[in-house]
Amino acid sequence: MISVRGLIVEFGAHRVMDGLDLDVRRGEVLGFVGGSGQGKSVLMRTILGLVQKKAGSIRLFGQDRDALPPRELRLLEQRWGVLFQNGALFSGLTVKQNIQMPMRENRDLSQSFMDDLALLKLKLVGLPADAAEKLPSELSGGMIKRAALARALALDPELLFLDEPTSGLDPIGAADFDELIATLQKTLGLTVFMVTHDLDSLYSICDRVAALSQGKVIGVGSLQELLASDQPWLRAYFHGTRGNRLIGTLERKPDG
Ligand SMILES: Nc1ncnc2c1ncn2[C@@H]1O[C@H](COP(=O)(O)OP(=O)(O)OP(=O)(O)O)[C@@H](O)[C@H]1O
Repeated sequence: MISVRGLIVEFGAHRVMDGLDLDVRRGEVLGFVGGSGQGKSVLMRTILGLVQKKAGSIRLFGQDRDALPPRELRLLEQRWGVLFQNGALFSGLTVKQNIQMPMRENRDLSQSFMDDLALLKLKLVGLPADAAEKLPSELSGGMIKRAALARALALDPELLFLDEPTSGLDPIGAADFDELIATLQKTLGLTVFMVTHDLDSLYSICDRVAALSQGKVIGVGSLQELLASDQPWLRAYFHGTRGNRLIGTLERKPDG
């Protein structure tokens, strides 16, 4: 679904991506980890075309995004949905209007059909129908994430980008959100690229994990494989107190 080769991204003299390679396979949930400021969000934004790259190639759905004319690129962009870190809802629009924004921009649908669709998307993410008429400022943090997810699903995407979906949620809210993503991924057959710091999310919903350090992917595989790696950065990242607790949990699982 995504294939990145030799990616270089710089901001002035600061090289953030330094020859990065990464593949995301159809139907998987790929967790993307890395230290703070290493460039996880930059990679996501570069894949989405929001940040310019200096060199390298990015293929999406088998197509080189540099080779696509603008019209085809626009069609391609409708095949993915994005949940930004803080939700990025339009503060002056209701939840319903936020969800309908991508439909309005990319489809020619009647208002009543879009109203039905918005309610369906709300239900899909576990929000009550009366959330439709609320402004983002009237929602809790967890509800904002769900509303933003409903908007990301507005055009029935095949690919979902999530930037730290559980950040700012309490542990129960985070676990519920993980479960929601896992359910949606299975029922809708989604491929998910998820930037996260949340070890619980990596453990509970990711099929594979890729780790970023110094502008490159330094490890990719199942969580168990990364936990067993001798690579110094991976050891430091996963074998802190919280990581060791996670390893304890994995070791207690009969199928390991
Ligand atoms: N528009 C920009 N202009 C200049 N520098 C930028 C820009 N966007 C990001 N950076 C820099 O790129 C680096 C990577 O930032 P990024 O937000 O991708 O990190 P991250 O790994 O997602 O961090 P965190 O886990 O803290 O969210 C940082 O040093 C940041 O300051």
